[in-house]
Amino acid sequence: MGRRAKAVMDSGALVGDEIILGIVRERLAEPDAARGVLFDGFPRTLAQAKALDEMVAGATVVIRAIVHLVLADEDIVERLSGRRVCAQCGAIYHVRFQPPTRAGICDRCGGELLQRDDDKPEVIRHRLEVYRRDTEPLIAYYAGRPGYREISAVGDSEAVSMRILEELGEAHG
Ligand SMILES: Nc1ncnc2c1ncn2[C@@H]1O[C@H](COP(=O)(O)OP(=O)(O)O)[C@@H](O)[C@H]1O
Ligand SMILES: [Zn+2]
Repeated sequence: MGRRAKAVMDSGALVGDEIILGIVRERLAEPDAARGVLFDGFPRTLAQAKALDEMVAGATVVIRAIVHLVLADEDIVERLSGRRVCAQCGAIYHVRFQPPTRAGICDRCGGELLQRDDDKPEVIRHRLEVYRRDTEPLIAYYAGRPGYREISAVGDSEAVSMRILEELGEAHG
């Protein structure tokens, strides 16, 4: 990822649509994408969603499911602000929900645990504003479609994964 994109991400803003769409198009062109794909964090703007619809319209693929994970702002802030990432191996911890054995030290490799710049409180607030303005409109864009689902993101990652799998299994066997 370029230095400019990193600066944008650290500030809590979104990377430009053309950059994101370029990354997505490139990845979709790889052979393994033919087996199906799961996007996490894409699309995040109306322009991205419309571009995705155009890609789908020109290909023999369908959007099978659209998952809207719902969580209160206060829980989002708690999860993000407590997240710590190992500078050496990338392992992810949480100061409250998944603390390392020794504070600030990675259990796996002994590396130093750091906070992402965009997980600092003032940046989290900005990310939520950007979400309200640029991403929340996607709910109305997708809500009437087959496969659209709202799923509660309350609980630990295992509980949420189970909930998502159950929801998807129910509709697609
Ligand atoms: N679809 C997207 N459109 C624009 N920017 C994006 C998109 N996905 C990720 N980004 C950029 O990357 C940053 C980190 O993405 P995020 O999904 O929060 O990471 P993670 O999944 O690691 O928590 C975002 O704040 C944004 O700057
Ligand atoms: Zn580590």
